[in-house]
Amino acid sequence: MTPVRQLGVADIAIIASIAYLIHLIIKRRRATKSISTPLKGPPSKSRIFGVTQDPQFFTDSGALYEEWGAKYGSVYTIPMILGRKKTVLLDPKAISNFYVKETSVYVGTPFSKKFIARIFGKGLLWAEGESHRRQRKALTPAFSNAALRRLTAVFYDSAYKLKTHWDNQLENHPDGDVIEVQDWMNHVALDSIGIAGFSHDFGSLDGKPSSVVHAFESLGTAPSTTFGRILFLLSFVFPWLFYVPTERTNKLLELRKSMTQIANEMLAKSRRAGEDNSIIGLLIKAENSHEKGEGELHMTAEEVEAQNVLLLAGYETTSISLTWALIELSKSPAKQDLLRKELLETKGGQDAGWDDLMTSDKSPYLDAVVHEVLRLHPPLAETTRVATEDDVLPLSAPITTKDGREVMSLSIAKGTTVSSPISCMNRSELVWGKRAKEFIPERWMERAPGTQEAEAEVIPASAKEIQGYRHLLTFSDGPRTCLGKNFALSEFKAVLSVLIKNYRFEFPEGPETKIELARGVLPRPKVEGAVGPKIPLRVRRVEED
Ligand code: HEM
Repeated sequence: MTPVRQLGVADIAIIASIAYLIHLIIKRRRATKSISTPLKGPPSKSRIFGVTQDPQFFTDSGALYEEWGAKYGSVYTIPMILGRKKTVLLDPKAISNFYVKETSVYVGTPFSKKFIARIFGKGLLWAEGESHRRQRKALTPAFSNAALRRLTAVFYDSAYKLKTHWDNQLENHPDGDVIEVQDWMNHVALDSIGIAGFSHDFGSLDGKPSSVVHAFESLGTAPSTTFGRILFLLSFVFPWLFYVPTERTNKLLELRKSMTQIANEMLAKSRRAGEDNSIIGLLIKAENSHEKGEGELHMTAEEVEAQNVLLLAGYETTSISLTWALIELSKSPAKQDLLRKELLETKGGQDAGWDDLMTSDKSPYLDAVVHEVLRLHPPLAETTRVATEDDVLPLSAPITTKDGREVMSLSIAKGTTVSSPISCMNRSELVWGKRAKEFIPERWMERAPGTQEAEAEVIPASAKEIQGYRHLLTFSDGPRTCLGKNFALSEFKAVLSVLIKNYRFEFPEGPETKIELARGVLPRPKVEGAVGPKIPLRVRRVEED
């Protein structure tokens, strides 16, 4: 017999986990069997991993969810790791009711809670219920229109800093030069959130090395071992396995260390300087509100420090979206030209102010391109939650249960994992029509670009059933809907318009260049086969034409 001594701590942890799991499964099955609506769904591919072993599950789950939807209906169940199940909602009414009940009935999974608490701390993204409501209320003024209007200049400053660097590089290259654009979008997004949110200039556009960027980037290139992958999957069931050191968790901890260090420095500076209106200023105000008798908004020092998660929220998502915009526009040169024409003709090519950026009237094609990118490439692919109590979700259309009954509502037992598959709903042909997978900004416009004629591609009635900002789930919905949506939209539009007015973008190997997803904190695009999340584009100055 192999002596126990030869097993590593991690092996013992896994064995113990499996035994504990069997106990839990039996307990859960007994508790929940009778309450949940029995649902159809794909068979398990593996007793241990369920459907999660399919590599597509972690790269393009949206397409898989859509395929299963076509086979099993608008609500189904999928087998996950170690016999766990997940209920997937493709029904618009069920989805909007699910989001409305976020932070009360539906809360973060034990895995995501552990992950967020360990990497970022117990801030807004971690909180539920009353604590979430209180933290969100304290932060909301930082995202008001009045506050954001002042920030437009920050976004333009970042975009023009980038322009100075690119102009220098391109000075002796009339035919343009190849530039790795994803890195630059990271720099723009990081410096912008640093200044706008925390009154801190990371200086990454000026080449200042940042431990935060380094930590984020190294996550995107970390080769994960089989052991690491298995542990990662198991930690969905046994969140405490997240504490077993692997290459990836070590890198995540490095990220936490750098973020905490920077956030603490910023906080200390801000506490010394007194009140300011940036996010960090409001946090400090909330921290001190007890003393002023405004206890309702009070945040503990731990909560204040945990809001460094805003760095992640404001940095990763926006830089990924800007990168996707450059990819889509390089794949469709005619659409890139249309956008440039509109931007150069609007107000004589002047940069738009906040009010013009926030409407679709002034630059309808810019607005359309931005929303089409957000539709096709939502940085967060799904919302997964656990029901804290038995619940009933109404459905837009009846479904046939596993036992052949037709039902108009869905019973969810306490403890059930439920998912709203954002990328699937945003790209589903059933929802968005036959050309759902194509990049067609025109679908967002009433008139065909540059004409008075009605646009042929329109948003179908099936998409209009989706509640949420512009029928997209990209910013989620309900009490947890993205607090930084308008921050993100104005930054996205301001930066993209400066780039497109000044440069032409194309893939060195042509518009058919294949793009795949690299694993980072969030999935990032990369040229197929490239090491790390790299998007090298040929960039040419517009004035060279
Ligand atoms: C294209 C850019 C962005 C997208 C697609 C996006 C998307 C999302 C999504 C889907 C959520 C819900 C997450 C969840 O429930 O687990 C969220 C939450 C959040 N986002 Fe964004 N986001 C973007 C940019 C930003 C920016 C720039 C900021 C801040 C400067 C920000 C701040 C937040 C915050 C604070 C939350 C937490 C809200 C809560 O829990 O109540 N986001 N975002």
